[in-house]
Amino acid sequence: MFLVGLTGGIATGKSTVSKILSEECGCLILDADLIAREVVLPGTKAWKIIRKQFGDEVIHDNGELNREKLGQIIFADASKRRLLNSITHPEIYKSMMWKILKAFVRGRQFVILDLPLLFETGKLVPYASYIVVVSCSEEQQIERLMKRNTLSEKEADQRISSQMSLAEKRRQATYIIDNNADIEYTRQQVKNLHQKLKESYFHWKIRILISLGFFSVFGLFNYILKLF
Ligand SMILES: CC(C)(COP(=O)(O)OP(=O)(O)OC[C@H]1O[C@@H](n2cnc3c(N)ncnc32)[C@H](O)[C@@H]1O)[C@@H](O)C(=O)NCCC(=O)NCCS
Ligand SMILES: Nc1ncnc2c1ncn2[C@@H]1O[C@H](COP(=O)(O)OP(=O)(O)OP(=O)(O)O)[C@@H](O)[C@H]1O
Repeated sequence: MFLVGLTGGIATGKSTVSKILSEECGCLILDADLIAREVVLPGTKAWKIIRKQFGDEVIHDNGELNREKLGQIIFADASKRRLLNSITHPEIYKSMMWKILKAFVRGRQFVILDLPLLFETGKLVPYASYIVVVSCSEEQQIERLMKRNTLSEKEADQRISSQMSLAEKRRQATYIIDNNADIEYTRQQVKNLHQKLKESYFHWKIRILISLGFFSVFGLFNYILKLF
């Protein structure tokens, strides 16, 4: 399958970009943040372990996870973050692999994986044919994060520092989207990206067909040799 990794830093604009790719370009997006919510629904395996390890203070009265509280805990303490990652990540990746398989069975060969921690976990990097990094300046990132999550500057800083630097992510990207300006400027870049993805997908398909052709001819040749 032609897998595209869509990543970036916290609040740099991945969801904004994936919304345009999905609604305006018709791409199939698998959103890791959404999956991360599904795997911790009340009663699930991850929910039970989180409750046991972090206590009832991270569970609301209705049984749902208190995401705000859990966020405060894990972004202030790297060992707690590793603990949460060790509980949730295997479930997230399992679910993502099933969704990729389901998309393949339904005939989709071109899927975009919206994965904030693509580089940090590293698991799917070898399978991504194309990696898109959504980027903005650190000032914009802090400002947008503080506003969206009503955080202090220190809290926003902690969350940004919990991830690989944006500069390093940009270095490993196939394509960078500059999300510093208005949404219209970002939209133009996303449309350009979509065009490039279609071209790369086409070239990828040709390479696959040539490889398949080569191995078929090679197999046939071997078979004929064995006959003599
Ligand atoms: C800590 C939680 C409860 C906070 O929930 P909240 O609704 O406030 O944030 P949300 O889930 O929408 O995440 C927002 C962003 O935070 C960043 N982020 C989330 N988890 C992590 C993490 N473990 N390490 C670094 N950054 C993270 C990502 O950039 C993500 O896009 C939640 O993020 C969580 O369960 N995280 C662990 C699972 C995970 O790693 N998710 C990221 C997708 S793989
Ligand atoms: N070009 C832009 N101009 C102004 N605001 C923007 C722009 N792009 C995104 N935002 C705003 O910045 C915030 C973060 O954007 P978004 O949610 O798309 O980022 P994200 O990378 O998906 O975040 P996270 O990884 O933390 O979930 C949102 O409130 C969004 O509305």
